[in-house]
Order: sequence, then C-alpha cells, then structure tokens
Amino acid sequence: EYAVRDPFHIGYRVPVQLADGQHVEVETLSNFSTGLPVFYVQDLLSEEECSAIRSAAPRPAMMKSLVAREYQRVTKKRAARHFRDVDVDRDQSLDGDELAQFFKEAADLVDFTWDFLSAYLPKATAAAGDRRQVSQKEFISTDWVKFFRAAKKHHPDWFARHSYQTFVEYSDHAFLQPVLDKVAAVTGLSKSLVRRTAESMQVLLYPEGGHYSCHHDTAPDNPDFPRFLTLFFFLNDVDGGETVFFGTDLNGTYPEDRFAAGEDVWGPIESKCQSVRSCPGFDGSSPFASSLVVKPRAGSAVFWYNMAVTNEGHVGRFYWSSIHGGCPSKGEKWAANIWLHAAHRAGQEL
Ligand SMILES: O=C(O)CCC(=O)C(=O)O
Ligand SMILES: [Fe+2]
Repeated sequence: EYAVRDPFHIGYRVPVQLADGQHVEVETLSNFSTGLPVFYVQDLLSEEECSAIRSAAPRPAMMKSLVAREYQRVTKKRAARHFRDVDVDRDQSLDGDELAQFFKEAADLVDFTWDFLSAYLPKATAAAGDRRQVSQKEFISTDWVKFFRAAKKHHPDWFARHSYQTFVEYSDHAFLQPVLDKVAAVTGLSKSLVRRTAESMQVLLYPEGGHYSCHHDTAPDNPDFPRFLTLFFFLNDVDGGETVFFGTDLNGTYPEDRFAAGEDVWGPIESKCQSVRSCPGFDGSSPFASSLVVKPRAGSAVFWYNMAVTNEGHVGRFYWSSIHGGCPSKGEKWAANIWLHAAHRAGQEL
C-alpha cells in the first residue's frame, strides 16, 4: 500500500491520468544513485487552484504565525542558562563557534558578522580574529532581545527562516479534495491512503528576500511528525526562490557511503548549507554546486521521500540526504506543503 514510486533513471517520465481526464507527466529529477529520489510534475494545479489555495490562507493568518518568536524570551535569567548550555569547554567564555550555537538555539540565527555584534559586545569585538571571546559577564548583561530584533530587521537573511505560514484544513475547503486526489495520482498511492495520512496543508508566503535554510522535514528516530513524503507546490511564478536538495549530487560522483552514513557525516554537511550563500548564484565554488535545484513555476509540484516506509506504513530508515531548503526569492513566493505521515511504531494503526 505504501509502495514508493520507482525513480528509474534521471529524466524518466511516466504519464499519469488525473481524475478530470487531464494528463500530466511525473519526471524523475534525482534517484538513489544521486542521493535521493525526487520527482517533478509540471502544471499539476490549475491557475484557479493556485489562487484558491492562496486565498484559503489570508494574510492576517499568515502574519500571526510569526508573532511569538523564541528570541523574545531570552531574558537575563535565561541568558545565564543559555551561557551554561553552550559553553561546552567550560572556560567561562564563548568563542565564535559557541556563540553561533547560542544564536542557532535561541533564535534560529545561522549567520552573523562580528562587525554587527560590536554594538552589543564591545569588549569581545575589541579583540581581533580568533582571539575574540565573550565573557560570561558581558554575555549576561547584553540585551539579547534587542540584538535579535535588530538582526531580524537589518539582516533577515541571517535567520534560518524568513517566511509566513499557516495551516489550511482540507475539510474546510471542498476544492482541496481533488487536490489530494492529484497527490495520490502522481505519487502512485491510493486516494484513501493520502486522505488518511495527510497533515493539514501548510501554505507558505515568502516576502521579497525570504528563504528557508537547509533542513529536514522530519527527524531521525521516533519523529513527532513522521512525514515520509513531502509534496511541495509552487503557487506562483517568481525569480529566485529555488528549492535546493543539498543532499544530492547530480554529477554522478555521489559517494556511495554517504547515503548510508549518519549524523557524523551529515551534521557537517548540514552546517555548510545553513547560510543563504550556499544557494545558486552566491558562490560558484559552493560544495553544493551540483545539487539538484528546482525553479518555482506556478502550478508545478516537486515530491520526495524523507524516510523509508514499510509496506504496513511504519517508519523506516531516515534519509539524511532529504536535506533541502528554499533560496532567497526575488519577490513574493507562494508555496504549499502536503506531508504524508507514516505510523510511528509497529502496532500503531493509521
Ligand atoms: O520554499 C522552499 O522551496 C522549500 C520549503 C520547505 O522546505 C518547507 O517548507 O519545508
Ligand atoms: Fe522542507
């Protein structure tokens, strides 16, 4: 019942008939030998469907999803705890790596410059290069809420995510049932399985310059959200805003042991694709220069597997190579996620 679509070879196209009689083609963009099976479908949604989905996610609802930010809670008391957590070498000061860890944990800030920090950490930034250390005293007396707010305002590209989002319930919108049936047709899964396992549709709006750093849609080992399949719709035409599959290598030089590797190999890869500078157009020498890049096109969809799934629908092996991200868009970008869930454990019924 959970059979995955066979990618065969890159460029392979299989025709699929949709319920309304329309034909689309499911094209293989990547397979296991290049890191991850990824498929593309052009014109899966009509213009009317794209705009209906956008209207189902009104702007005020989208904005709300961003209001409560973690960094607004980095009070003095919490700063002391953050300090202890990230001062892994216990030398009562933080070096650049430890500070970066704090930024990531506290606010999903994945990029920064010492220049920008100088207004907040004058003592630390007075030192040069590797000698920069932030003392506990200076760290705790810093107004981190103000810092993160300023960073967000002036450098939204430094954060892992710069977008608005909301969830739309299928049962609230009749037009979404045929959309789910299209998901079934192109993935080769049954309509009833798709309806049973689909999480509410997540609609995304990226402002000009918005992005989403590399990430996995689910977690290894007992994930809370065992999203075994992601189907991602592009809902408008926009320049930039490419979806990049950082775990793939289309050069055909994919290291065989990489696919089977775990966090020790993938952790460092993940840290390298956090910055938007890993995106196409930023740096020709990027380690991701031969990763799969999918350009947004209204009505098209890309889908892939985040983990193996057993025939009974249970969580299987996590695919570290499913790491991906959305690059900065040169204008508003609208998109939507449909995630299909596996069951957490053997014995759990879906
Ligand atoms: O915007 C994109 O291209 C990717 C978005 C994404 O990966 C997500 O929403 O989980
Ligand atoms: Fe994602």
